[in-house]
Amino acid sequence: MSEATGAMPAPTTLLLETNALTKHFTVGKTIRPGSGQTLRAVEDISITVHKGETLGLVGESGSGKSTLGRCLTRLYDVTSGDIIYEGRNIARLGSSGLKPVRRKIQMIFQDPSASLNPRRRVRDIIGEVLKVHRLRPRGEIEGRLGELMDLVGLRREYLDRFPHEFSGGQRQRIGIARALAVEPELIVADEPVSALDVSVQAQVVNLFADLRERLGLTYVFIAHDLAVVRQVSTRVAVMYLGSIVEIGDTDRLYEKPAHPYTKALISAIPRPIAETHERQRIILEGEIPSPLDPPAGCKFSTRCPYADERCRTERPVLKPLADGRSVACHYPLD
Ligand SMILES: Nc1ncnc2c1ncn2[C@@H]1O[C@H](COP(=O)(O)OP(=O)(O)OP(=O)(O)O)[C@@H](O)[C@H]1O
Repeated sequence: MSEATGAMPAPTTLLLETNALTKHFTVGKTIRPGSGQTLRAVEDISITVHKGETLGLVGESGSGKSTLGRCLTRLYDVTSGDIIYEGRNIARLGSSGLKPVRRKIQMIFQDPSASLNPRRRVRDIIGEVLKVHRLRPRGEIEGRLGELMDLVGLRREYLDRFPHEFSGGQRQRIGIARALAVEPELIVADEPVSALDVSVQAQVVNLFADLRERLGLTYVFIAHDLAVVRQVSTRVAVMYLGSIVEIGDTDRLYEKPAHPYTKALISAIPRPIAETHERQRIILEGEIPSPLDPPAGCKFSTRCPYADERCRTERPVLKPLADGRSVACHYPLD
């Protein structure tokens, strides 16, 4: 059992749910109306996120993880479908309706530097958030800034430093402190440790786990590194070409993947030599097809070693297995 998930009871209170969530981009020639092509970045996604859990989102580059994350936080407008947050559909809210939601759902990015103004001290970067949202009376702002630095494991005197005076890991901690400043309930973290050295990655992953327990946070944690996702997630959703192909309890999914794509991803995780002999590997051949022209049946059928005629013509939907996982495959693995 993973270190980060071991002590947590199974979360059961629904926080967020999507129904047939879809996001298309129009690309190509858009000057003439109707001349662009439809890129199906996220298609027909129905998932649940429960209070206190970390839902890991994995998949190869281009599978739609970031687009899904940006739809959940409503940084993107959605093409169709629903996002139910605490019982309310936020999928089509305009900017004024979204204001309170934006505070409750925060996003953390791979590169915090892009959003940290290099000419401002940390005190001003985070203090501005507190002032804009009027979260604390003026007299309490200094104390709150100190609390936030304590929470993310940075010394209070660093409040007077500029972003360039920090290491990559410290900058990510500042990004986390700024997200925490608005007291969010849900954090969508998009590749938050991918740009960091491995040793620093472990520290920031532990910080995420620690904050979840201390503040009762819920995460959607996007990463391409399956080992990191296993360490941090209570459940995992596997994406392929804009669709969820498998979702379920982390340990079960890693130990007994039901979708051939999940199995291929897991069998590619580097392991000690002694273990690799015991594992039956699926080597993925070929590139992910274009989301401009996805395969007609199962989207994975062009790369799946088990695909037959049915897979090439009939798209499988996510169906629950007896052990609580769901898989979109006509022939789930035993
Ligand atoms: N703003 C956009 N306009 C047009 N196409 C986009 C846009 N953003 C993403 N896409 C396309 O949508 C698909 C999904 O991209 P997305 O970035 O969500 O995948 P990802 O799994 O997060 O990949 P990565 O790990 O490389 O970020 C890709 O084909 C991508 O080229």
